[in-house]
Amino acid sequence: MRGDELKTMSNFIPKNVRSIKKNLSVPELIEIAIKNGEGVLTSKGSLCVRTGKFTGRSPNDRFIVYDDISKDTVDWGKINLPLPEENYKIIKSKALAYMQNKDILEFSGCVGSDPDYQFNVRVFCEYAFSALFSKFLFINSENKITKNSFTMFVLPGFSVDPETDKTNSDAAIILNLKEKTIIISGSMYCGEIKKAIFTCMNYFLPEKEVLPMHCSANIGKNNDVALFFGLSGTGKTTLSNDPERRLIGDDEHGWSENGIFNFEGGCYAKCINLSRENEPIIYNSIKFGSLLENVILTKDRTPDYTDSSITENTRAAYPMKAVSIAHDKLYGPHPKCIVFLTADAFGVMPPVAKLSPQDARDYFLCGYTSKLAGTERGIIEPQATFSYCFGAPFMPRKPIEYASLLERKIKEQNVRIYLLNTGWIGGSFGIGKRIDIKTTRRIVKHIIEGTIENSKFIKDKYFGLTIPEYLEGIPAEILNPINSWENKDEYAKKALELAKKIESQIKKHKE
Ligand SMILES: Nc1ncnc2c1ncn2[C@@H]1O[C@H](COP(=O)(O)OP(=O)(O)O)[C@@H](O)[C@H]1O
Ligand SMILES: C=C(OP(=O)(O)O)C(=O)O
Repeated sequence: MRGDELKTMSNFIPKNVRSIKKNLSVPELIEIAIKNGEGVLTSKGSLCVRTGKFTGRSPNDRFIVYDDISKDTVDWGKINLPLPEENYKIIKSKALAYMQNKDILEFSGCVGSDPDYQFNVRVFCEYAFSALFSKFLFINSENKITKNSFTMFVLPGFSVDPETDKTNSDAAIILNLKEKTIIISGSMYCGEIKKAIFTCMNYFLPEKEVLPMHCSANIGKNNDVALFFGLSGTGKTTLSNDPERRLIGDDEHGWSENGIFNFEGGCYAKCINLSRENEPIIYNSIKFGSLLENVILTKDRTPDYTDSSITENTRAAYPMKAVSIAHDKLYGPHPKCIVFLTADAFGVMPPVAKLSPQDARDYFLCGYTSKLAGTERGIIEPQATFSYCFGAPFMPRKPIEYASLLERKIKEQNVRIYLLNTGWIGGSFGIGKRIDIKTTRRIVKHIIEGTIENSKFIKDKYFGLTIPEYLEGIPAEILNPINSWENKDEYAKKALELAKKIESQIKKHKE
């Protein structure tokens, strides 16, 4: 490393703190968390914490400090609020001052399992549970500090001042792309930690021709990789945890010329209504030493996953090694099939459709789906949204950049692509019902095994989608959604309205 780079990095080492304890073990971190009153131990030996008023991501409090290049490349929509460098500098000095005389827990590891596209991560935490989360979600291999290092300060107790700091509240999640530094102030929600680093990866990787993806990935016996793209709550974790396949990762991946690779080293699963019967793999992954967030415990400290009294967005964080079906590597070859998960709150989309590479690019650009309750603050019921790349809040570049990379890779690797509706059927939210997981899983099996290709396909009249006429084990009336609506005129009206919106979204991003 060059001397001047080292100098820049050393500016980021917090000074005058009382102590920095680095890379403590899981029991050590849990012991500190309990001693400091951050959480309690469950009957199974997991640490259970409450995160106060921040039980989900806070999109209005996310800021990006741009560098010279990002000024042109970043999509400055509402979701990427620009923060001038002057304000950032003041906030950073206040954050460093806040850490004075505190005992800080450091996690040092990396993100990205492909050594060619790996970044080091150093996380300085005020709370032991944030360090535990970082230990589970990032990769535990310590490398030298290089230019490719992100430094993050997780300081939930530090408040910014909306008036002088030009933030929207006393919480702020600030990503400085130039310094590769992240400051999390005000929020205890662990999801901010992983999604902040994800956003940085999504900024830096496309210039290396690597497509960053908000998707889960699993691999079959024949080394066939399947990817599931989707916004939070649409089924990435649920559907990739398939007992017949091995899990590579459940949320964030890259696609390079070498194949696909997980960014993370663990999972952050939703656990509302989690049961051993319905989701045994996720259920059994939560064991001694895992981290539970906002889960209610019974008197004997057993998790009650049915209780949403704090939030719908209850979570469990655990390392990949806790997952019985984990693949032995965090990477795999180029995918054979890709599934775009959409949770259609209007109930007009077919449960499954086949997409050409061009259709895939277009649907990726429009990202029609729903925000489901909990993950974002303020969302209490499904809300239809257009989230390009099925993860707009985390994709700082212009959407067309990601979409063109995807289209190119799909064509090069001859990948099969499908749109899968894990949302409502037979009517919109409130009238129809969410398609049941068993049916969705059966459709996924047809996709992965390729049996869907034996079906006769028809073009639907409203979206121009290519849908199968028959799939073994799936009730025929749900495959073409109009058949499951009682009021056909109402269906036609709603479907046409949505088709128009989709078209205009695609056009907007192509311009
Ligand atoms: N048909 C369905 N397909 C997938 N998930 C479903 C379906 N119906 C209900 N769900 C529920 O929706 C949630 C999906 O969450 P999850 O898999 O964690 O999403 P993600 O990983 O994309 O954030 C789970 O709680 C799951 O039980
Ligand atoms: C943690 C999040 O999402 P996911 O459910 O996709 O993990 C998030 O969006 O904050």
